[in-house]
Amino acid sequence: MSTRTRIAFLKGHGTENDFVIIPDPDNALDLPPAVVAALCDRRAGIGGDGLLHVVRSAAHPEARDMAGDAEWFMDYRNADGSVAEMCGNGVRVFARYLQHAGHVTEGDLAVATRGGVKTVHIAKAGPGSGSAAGDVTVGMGRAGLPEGEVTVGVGERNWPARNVNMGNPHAVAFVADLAHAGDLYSRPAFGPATAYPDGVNIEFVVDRGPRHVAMRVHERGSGETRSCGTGACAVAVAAARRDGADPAVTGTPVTYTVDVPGGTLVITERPDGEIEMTGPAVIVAEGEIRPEWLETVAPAADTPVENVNQ
Ligand SMILES: N[C@@H](CCC[C@H](N)C(=O)O)C(=O)O
Repeated sequence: MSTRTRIAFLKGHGTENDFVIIPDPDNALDLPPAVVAALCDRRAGIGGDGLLHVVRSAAHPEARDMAGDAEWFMDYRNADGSVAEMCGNGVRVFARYLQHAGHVTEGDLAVATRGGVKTVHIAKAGPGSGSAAGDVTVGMGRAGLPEGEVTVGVGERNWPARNVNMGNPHAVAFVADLAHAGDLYSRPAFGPATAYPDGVNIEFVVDRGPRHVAMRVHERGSGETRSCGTGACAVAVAAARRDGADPAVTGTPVTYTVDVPGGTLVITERPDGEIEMTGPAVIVAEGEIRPEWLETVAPAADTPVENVNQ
């Protein structure tokens, strides 16, 4: 019989970028990469593009210095167990979880991430709210646009790409047809090899209309996903520059609608460079992880875990 107790989890998604959510306010759980990967496994685990470990900032060594600005830290992991700096859809779902658990109400809050403190607004839901019920807006910070030529390739095809940093690395390629990106479960080639020493998320983009694009993405550490919030921001900035629009020059905000396979995100870049992303965030289910199953993934002696309360 296992000595472990049960661990609470929830499942949520934002434009079908889906996450296992593990509430752990006191940072009492050990979540090594093998456990994260097992939880995110779609056949043998719960299934998800990533995992949102919900911890009080004061209780996490990577977030303690942000605790004065943001009570909660999004300790984000990719599906393969690797750590990432930021997850745009994840922040919206993280905020929705905090609301669901009664830690916050609709309105403004701050969330600590490895990419810094992000401001979040949970819109009032329901008729007459003036916005789609349940939408969440995140202040994503500014885009970095590193100099230098980058290319991405799938099979025989190669495209020039824009290097955009949204706290995490992106390569954005404009293509004639999203089908040309092929099977994005495996990572497309990129060059030069030195452009992304820590790996990269790669977006393929087509035009849909004025300031309206559609994208597919290969996410570092997760494969093809049905949406990527930081990716949609990178795409909006790359599209704006390609279209000759720079809010810092014109003094006018620029908004792009970005269709992803799992829905639509709206991205606005302001004259000061700050980027806002708006989209849905949904909690789908909640339950408990069976200790007997966890034991098969990571024996208790190696990775002691304790129960948590939401
Ligand atoms: N899906 C996320 C991005 C998650 C992190 C990414 N895979 C990385 O490794 O940088 C989003 O919505 O931004």
